[in-house]
Amino acid sequence: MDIVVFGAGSLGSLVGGLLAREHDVTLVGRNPHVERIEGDGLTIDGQLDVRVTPTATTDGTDLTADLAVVAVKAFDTDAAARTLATGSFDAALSLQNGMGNEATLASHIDCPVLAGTITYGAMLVAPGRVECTGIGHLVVGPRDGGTDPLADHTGAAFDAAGIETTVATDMPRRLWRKLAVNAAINPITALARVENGAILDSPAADIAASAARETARVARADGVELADHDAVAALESVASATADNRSSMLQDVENDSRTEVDAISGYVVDRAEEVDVKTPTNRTLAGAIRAWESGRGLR
Ligand SMILES: NC(=O)C1=CN([C@@H]2O[C@H](COP(=O)(O)OP(=O)(O)OC[C@H]3O[C@@H](n4cnc5c(N)ncnc54)[C@H](O)[C@@H]3O)[C@@H](O)[C@H]2O)C=CC1
Ligand SMILES: CC(C)(CO)C(=O)C(=O)O
Repeated sequence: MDIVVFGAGSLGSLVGGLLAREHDVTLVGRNPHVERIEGDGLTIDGQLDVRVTPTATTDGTDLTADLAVVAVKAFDTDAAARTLATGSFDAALSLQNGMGNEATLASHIDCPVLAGTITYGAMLVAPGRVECTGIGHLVVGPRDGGTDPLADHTGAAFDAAGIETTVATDMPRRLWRKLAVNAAINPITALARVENGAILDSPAADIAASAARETARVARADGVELADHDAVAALESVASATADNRSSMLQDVENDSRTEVDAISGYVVDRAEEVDVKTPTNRTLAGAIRAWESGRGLR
């Protein structure tokens, strides 16, 4: 299968590198990472040990492939979609966190857009080298739920490359449940500067549970069956399983980088307003992160 991975940063380089063991992969990223891959190939280390030589480019225009995998940060999705729209693909797949990415992609690209949630951990440690910080699982399916042969074919392609993959018919529920987890963990760990596990038995536990419950209420108003207790159970399960992880939002704050707050807490607040649900906890967390970003000139 010909695959373009658009956004060859941490996650895109890990997934693209693993896919390159089995498929013809083109990574779209930025220099010096792209230059090093073109010169010396891509190394994956940490919990995996892989060396591959995928094609890499900084120019994502006019590309043609069976599948476009999108792995840019949520705030770059619109620009990425506009670039991908100059090319031709049988399907696109978002591996991103946050909500709204698939709709943004579908508004620009005229091929089916699949949704994905992935629990691998990746960190770009040097040009040409990405560390796998955790081996996880990929779930892929039609973004509105149901079945689609494209999802089956995509899942088989990832499985063939050694990426354990489940093809699901309930992606809307999975995306909302992942959003509840991110809305609960990411902003609190970023503001408190703590690992994921620290919020379980801390004064922030109630705040995290409240953010998760608010997200579940918005999901139900959006027509997705996600009970409050399911969202809280998912939060507790992930925070426990990734207790020693520094969330992506904490890493962004520590790196003085823009966060994905608009696609996480901000999305909950904005969607809640459309369906007349109150989300004081998510509103407060979104405001605090945005205040930090503004103070750093990041928005
Ligand atoms: N890093 C991880 O372990 C995981 C990340 N995710 C999600 O995956 C997404 C990506 O996250 P990361 O890989 O950590 O971010 P990242 O910032 O390391 O990678 C994104 C890359 O896309 C590149 N990019 C953006 N626009 C581009 C363009 N127009 N042309 C070429 N390159 C472009 C950026 O330069 C950057 O290198 C986020 O939504 C994140 O929440 C999800 C699970 C795990
Ligand atoms: C699930 C969690 C919180 C794991 O760290 C994550 O997806 C992130 O850090 O963005």
